[in-house]
Amino acid sequence: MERSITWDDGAIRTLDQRALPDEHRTLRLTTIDELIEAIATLAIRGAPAIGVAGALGVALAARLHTVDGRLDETAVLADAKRIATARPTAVNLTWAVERALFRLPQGADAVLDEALAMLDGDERTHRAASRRAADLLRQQCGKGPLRILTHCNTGRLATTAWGTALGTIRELAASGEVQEVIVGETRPLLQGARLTAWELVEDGIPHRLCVDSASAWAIASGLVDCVVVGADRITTRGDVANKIGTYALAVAAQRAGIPFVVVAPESTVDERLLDGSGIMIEERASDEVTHHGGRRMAPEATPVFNPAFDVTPSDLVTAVVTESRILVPGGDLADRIAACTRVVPDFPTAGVSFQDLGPVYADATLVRDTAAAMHRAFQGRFDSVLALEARGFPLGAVVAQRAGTPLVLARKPGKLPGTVDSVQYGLEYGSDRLETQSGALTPGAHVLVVDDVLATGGTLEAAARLVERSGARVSGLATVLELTALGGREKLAAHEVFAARHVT
Ligand SMILES: CSC[C@@H](O)[C@@H](O)C(=O)COP(=O)(O)O
Repeated sequence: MERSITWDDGAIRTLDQRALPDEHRTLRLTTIDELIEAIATLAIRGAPAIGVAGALGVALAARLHTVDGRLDETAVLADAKRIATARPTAVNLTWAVERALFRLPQGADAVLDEALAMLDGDERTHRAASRRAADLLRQQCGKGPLRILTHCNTGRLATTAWGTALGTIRELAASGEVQEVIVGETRPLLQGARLTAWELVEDGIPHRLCVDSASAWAIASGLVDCVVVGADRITTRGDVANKIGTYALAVAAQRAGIPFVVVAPESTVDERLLDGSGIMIEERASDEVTHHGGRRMAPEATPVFNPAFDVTPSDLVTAVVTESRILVPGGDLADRIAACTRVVPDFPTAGVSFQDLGPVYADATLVRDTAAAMHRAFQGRFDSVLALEARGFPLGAVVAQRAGTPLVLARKPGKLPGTVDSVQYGLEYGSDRLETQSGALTPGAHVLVVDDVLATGGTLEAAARLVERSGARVSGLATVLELTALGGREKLAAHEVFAARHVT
């Protein structure tokens, strides 16, 4: 598919989205100021597209600031900061700029390679998300052809190629499963009317355009089977920032009992935010509202409220679909862990059913979500993480990274150099020890202990003693799995215990 953004021998070449549908104007951006102007005025727009453009912008800056083979990193960083803040709401822009900057120490060519890799991967990413979303819609809405309502522009213009919500519509249309697309015009800049309608015409997909205020009525009147939109930023619990008007569509969809599905790349998920209250909503100039076709429509003295985006809370979102997962807000983490746990009979000894968490650790998203749940359960109440050997290590590291706290490793005997603090604990046959390096746990610290499984509670109880022996306090004990029949929780009654899944 033809790309809306390319790298053209030292310049960023892009379709000027401000001129469509009347005029196919191409811009060749050769300076950072030109790029920032293009992003700020929506010549380049749509979260994934501004991300790719931002990365190419860092490559351009690196090139411009390389003289006689010497790269001026400070100047590139200053340009990168300006690019990243050209629009505040879509997290893809900062994500892409940071990803490109990561290669800066290797020189301008390395930064360009990274940006081009993002550009190359863009279509593949959106096609993968679209396939998943199309399957989900078939499952949710029954056999098509479907009547789909969408908002703003989420197509090849907004993503460099293919699209997210519009990519999903393309995917369904390719197999004759779209009866009609209803497109909200998307005031004030008319991305729906000018851009989505243009892409739908280009692809020959049946559609009708309506004013934004007719969308909810179309849903209420039974003209719509599902609402599918893109996103500019998605929080870890599934709150969704998208073009202003999206929230109202979600309310209408819930009232009508139809699915409200968000399609976006993983780069739109902001790992740092749990809920949408922390998302900065861009407010745009008042003349976008007061003027129409260059003519003033409102009195001079009338002030304006012109947010470019809104936030739809996760409880109105049926699913967020990315290239690698379907996030069902409020969906049960325990069920996902259960689906990834292999039960191995008679291991390690006859009569024991071993809960093998290997596939849980193999699923990066599940590790992240489990760590997030552990973090949430004790948020603001710990300042250190103690991870227990061996399967507590990877999870503890993710929890510590999320919370921004130090990580201390509790090891089996004989692994740590220097003096150690050590506790002994009983096993079914014999005993074992847990050790930390002396001083690794600071007296007075509030420690969250992380391990994989709570069975009899012996290991966690020992870990808690290790914490207390070093003068620190136990904030809580967190595990992936709790085998409730083994009564470990009773042994740990003095502590708060969190387990992401319980097995009886
Ligand atoms: C795949 S594009 C997703 C979003 O960026 C899109 O829905 C949107 O809200 C774009 O807003 P815009 O102001 O046109 O950049």
